[in-house]
Amino acid sequence: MRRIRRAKILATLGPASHEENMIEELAKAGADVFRINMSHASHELLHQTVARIRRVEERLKHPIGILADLQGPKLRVWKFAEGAVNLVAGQKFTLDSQNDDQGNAERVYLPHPEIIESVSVGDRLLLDDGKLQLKATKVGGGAIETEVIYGGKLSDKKGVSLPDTLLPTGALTEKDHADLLEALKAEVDWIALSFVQRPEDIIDVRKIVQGRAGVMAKIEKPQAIERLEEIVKLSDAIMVARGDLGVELPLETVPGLQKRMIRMCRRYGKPVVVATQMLESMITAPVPTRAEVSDVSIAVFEGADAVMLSAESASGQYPVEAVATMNKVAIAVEGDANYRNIIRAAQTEPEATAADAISAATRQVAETLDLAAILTYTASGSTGIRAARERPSKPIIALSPNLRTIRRLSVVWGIHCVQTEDAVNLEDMVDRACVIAYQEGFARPGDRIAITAGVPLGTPGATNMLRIAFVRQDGAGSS
Ligand SMILES: Nc1ncnc2c1ncn2[C@@H]1O[C@H](COP(=O)(O)OP(=O)(O)O)[C@@H](O)[C@H]1O
Ligand SMILES: C=C(OP(=O)(O)O)C(=O)O
Ligand SMILES: [K+]
Ligand SMILES: [Mg+2]
Repeated sequence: MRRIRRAKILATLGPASHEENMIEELAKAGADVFRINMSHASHELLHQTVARIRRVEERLKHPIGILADLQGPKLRVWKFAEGAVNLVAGQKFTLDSQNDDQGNAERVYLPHPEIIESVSVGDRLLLDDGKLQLKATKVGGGAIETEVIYGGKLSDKKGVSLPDTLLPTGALTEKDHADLLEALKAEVDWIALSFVQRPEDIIDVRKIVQGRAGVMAKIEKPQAIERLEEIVKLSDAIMVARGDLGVELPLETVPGLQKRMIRMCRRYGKPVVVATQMLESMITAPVPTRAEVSDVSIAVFEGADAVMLSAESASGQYPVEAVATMNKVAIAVEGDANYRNIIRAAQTEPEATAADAISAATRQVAETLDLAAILTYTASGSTGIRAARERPSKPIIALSPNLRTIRRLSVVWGIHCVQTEDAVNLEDMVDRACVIAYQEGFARPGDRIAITAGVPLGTPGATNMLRIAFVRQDGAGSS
């Protein structure tokens, strides 16, 4: 399966999509990575979903990334007897940490007794990414009584943000720790860490993960923005988590922050995902609004590695249509006459390492000589990411013997991954690259390709070679 799109698509799985046939439909429609939201998925569902995705991957013969998104210290209401209630402006509503009965239109269980005493009368409570707003009118006895300022539908386990309240929270909750170990056991490719506040949060998680998955920092707190550069450097990838970010900070600052994060990530060669409400209206409609199409387009024009669907694919009525829409929009932007200029203008100087310099040179050689593709041998994935950082107009094929590397790279802009054994010598390396470019439909006989590698092969991050090769009649190569 070959995609022409360069920006990647992440789709969250949930009740609307976690059956195997739907996972397959979503992958065929364009989903490159699936997100399992640990705020909602049990350990049993996690393992079941991972197994389903792996079977789909096997059938489609195309690597698929899996991201387990840890809940983090996010407050959520518990469940309602009817699954949801409708709150009306002016009514009273109580959040109660002592009574775990299912909720109704007067009250709901809030399973966070430790935070109740931090709330003061007058503090705002924002529910479901700020769609509903309550004001605390009385605090005590393990409960917060509120008045509804902006009402609406409130369903099971929706998030509660307290922008006026200073909360005593750590980075990894007990639940996160257990979920993290389980996700590593399930061999997911990426772990997303919610509500990162400090660089230490990433360091702590890395100690547990020990390279078994990539660590993606979700930027959704003002404290993380303050130390953004350190966090970017320590993480394997970043998510612009606009849902909570837009609750924690004034909404109108989010677009500027998105731009800043994308630029910084590109500079440091870290994949960056733009998330939340990208096609929100498609939860209930088969077509998006013009504003949503524009939002997805902006992220693609900005050079984001990936765009993400949340409720649209997890619990909406049109998951496949939502993925297909993102696919179409990204392809249209990438074909736009202005796209290359815009992407090129945001290019930053490569760092002063041989690997970065060779990646930059490879893009230039490939474009100047109109080569068919850039092939990079990559062990850890870092050479693949470097090639992508250059945002070349020519296809990038990453070759790795390591299935984990291949799956992890599915989140990275423009990378088509193929598993292959390490070449035994230079000639074999050239041949192998040409055969793969030919077989995967990227090059025809007579075409030329660029090959980069770290010689001797198998040394991570040591790219030191650029080669140009001819694809022969039989698909093999000659240099
Ligand atoms: N594994 C799951 N089980 C049940 N519901 C889920 C699951 N994953 C997602 N959902 C539903 O899809 C909605 C949107 O997904 P997502 O954006 O991941 O969650 P949230 O906005 O709650 O963080 C959730 O609010 C929830 O209703
Ligand atoms: C992606 C986000 O996190 P979650 O959906 O887990 O709240 C977000 O807040 O934008
Ligand atoms: K989450
Ligand atoms: Mg969030």
